[in-house]
Amino acid sequence: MDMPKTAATPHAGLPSRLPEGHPAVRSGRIGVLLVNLGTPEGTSYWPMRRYLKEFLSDRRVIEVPRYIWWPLLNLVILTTRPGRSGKAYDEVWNRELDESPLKTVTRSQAEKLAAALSADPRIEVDWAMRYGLPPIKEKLEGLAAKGCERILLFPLYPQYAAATTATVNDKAFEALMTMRWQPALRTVPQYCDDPVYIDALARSLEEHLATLDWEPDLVLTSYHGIPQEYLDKGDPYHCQCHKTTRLLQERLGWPDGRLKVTFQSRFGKAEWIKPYTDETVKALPGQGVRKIAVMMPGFVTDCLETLEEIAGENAEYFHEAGGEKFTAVPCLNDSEAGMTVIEQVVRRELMGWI
Ligand SMILES: C=CC1=C(C)c2cc3[nH]c(cc4nc(cc5[nH]c(cc1n2)c(C)c5CCC(=O)O)C(CCC(=O)O)=C4C)c(C)c3C=C
Ligand SMILES: [Fe+2]
Ligand SMILES: [Fe+2]
Repeated sequence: MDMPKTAATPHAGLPSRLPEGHPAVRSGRIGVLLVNLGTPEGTSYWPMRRYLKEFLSDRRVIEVPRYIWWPLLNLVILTTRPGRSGKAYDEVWNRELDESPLKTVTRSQAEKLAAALSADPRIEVDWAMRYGLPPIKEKLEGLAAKGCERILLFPLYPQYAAATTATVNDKAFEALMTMRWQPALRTVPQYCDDPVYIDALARSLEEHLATLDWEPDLVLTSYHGIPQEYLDKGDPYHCQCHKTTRLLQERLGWPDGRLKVTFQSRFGKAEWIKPYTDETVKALPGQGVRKIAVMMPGFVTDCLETLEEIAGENAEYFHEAGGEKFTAVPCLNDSEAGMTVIEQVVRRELMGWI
């Protein structure tokens, strides 16, 4: 490859048409960065504390004024919660790789996406976590160092919430603030009503139900909650969760009332969006609903909140209240259907770039 002999300084004497391979020619390389919530590095006190401290210090997650929150977090929550949450993580921990299931599956999603897009040599895929490791900044710098001038940032949340999607975007743009030569950054929006996503949910539910020798009286679609105050301030998350379930019901062709929206994983004493999953699960047997399935469409990846809280804790609540049959539907994870959703969303958002 012939390199020009001129260019002693970056823009001195460049010919008007640069030869292919010249460093100043656009590489045309494109990075895709999948970002999931995060995860502790271990289940013992200190790794749990480090993780929770980073997570719960995020102003997008906790909007309580700092002069109230700081002492509460540091003097109360971070002394008690690391132990309690560590025990819960212990129940779902991937012992083979010594990491949380969320990390294992997110990595696999990135690897499978890279394989699916490998026909285009311009595309580079990687993954990061909003809290804990690997950090977004390191991965953005890594993609830029590989020559990616354009990066698609994919916060792995089908429904937008300021506490999830926006905080991933904030962190990425914060990393760009330190770069002299920034890549162009495009962010993936919510895809709560994407037909490919709705179809994948419907198929995963139908396939899971087909493995049972019983039929549920009711299917709960349980989404992670947010404080009621955030909805009142205009967060669209609650509405988007309802939209996903409505479209899922239409796609399944089920009668009204066979799917129900609930919200799980409350944190703290304030009111969160209702109805609460745990209270619903405890009340259903008393209302004559003895067989239920729970699916969690808002979680792209199985994690503590789906495996321990729903498949573990809530199954127990249901049986204790007199329920007979309980099943938790696995998240889409890195299944074929799950990967089709991720790939389709990425291809659509890359339009104009590839
Ligand atoms: C899927 C969307 C999620 C929303 C919305 C969300 C809001 C939210 N979460 C907390 C507090 C905690 N969440 C925790 C775990 C956790 N949360 C999500 C997703 C959403 N959170 C996931 C995928 C996970 C699991 C991570 C894993 O490694 O498996 C935790 C940590 C665990 C614990 O100690 O209970 C906390 C704390 C708030 C306050 C909030 C809305 C403001
Ligand atoms: Fe959460
Ligand atoms: Fe939880």
